[in-house]
Amino acid sequence: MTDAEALKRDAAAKALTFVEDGMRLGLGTGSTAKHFVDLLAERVRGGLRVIGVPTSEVTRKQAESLGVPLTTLDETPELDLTIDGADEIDPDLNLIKGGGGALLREKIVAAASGRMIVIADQSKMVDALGRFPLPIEVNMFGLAATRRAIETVLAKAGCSGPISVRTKADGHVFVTDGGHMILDAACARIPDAAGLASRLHSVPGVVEHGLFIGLATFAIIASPGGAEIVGRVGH
Ligand SMILES: O=C(CO)[C@H](O)[C@H](O)COP(=O)(O)O
Repeated sequence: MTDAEALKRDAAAKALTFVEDGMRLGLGTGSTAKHFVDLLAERVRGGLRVIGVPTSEVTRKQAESLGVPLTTLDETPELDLTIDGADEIDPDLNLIKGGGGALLREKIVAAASGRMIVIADQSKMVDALGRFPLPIEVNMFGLAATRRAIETVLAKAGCSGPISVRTKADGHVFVTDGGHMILDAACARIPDAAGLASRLHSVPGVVEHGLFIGLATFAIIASPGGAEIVGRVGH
């Protein structure tokens, strides 16, 4: 395992200490969340009773193959705890998510959870969000018009870098689990993440965006010195 993967696994292992018997869990998506599901499955094999809602088809397949019992938000609309990764984490624990394209389900699941623990290595901590291109999930209908409206909103919010349609390694357009496309907006720095989050929601055609404002309860950040709990600055 590379050093980076070992750090992700350290964060995932610490998050597992917050999981209690009987919990209803949101299971995140991405390479860090994958470690968590692996470790959770070991505990399940050892007798831990939990039930999980996966945030993507990838996570669903992983959890299913490892024998982690799964449910849906339709059957279980309230969850105790979601554990998920992030692409960027600011000092107020606002996040950019969606690098893996699962932001819509990730946000629905996090919002249905009493608590959300973000797990990451130290490279994800930033002073201000925006260096990681902001994923914006859009309906395929009217793409050009939606894109222009998003450009206007971004420019008014002081973030007017280029926007690109996400593609896969084979060059084909990336399609989300919900059947939508993703626009990645290179913002460089987002001066007011909460303001931009609500303005983006006002654009018809925007299904969801990767700004997670006020959803994280705390973060577990792994560095070579160990995995530490990070709360909101001032809390
Ligand atoms: O938001 C996500 C997927 O949509 C991931 O949590 C995010 O991209 C972090 O992934 P990784 O743990 O692989 O760095």
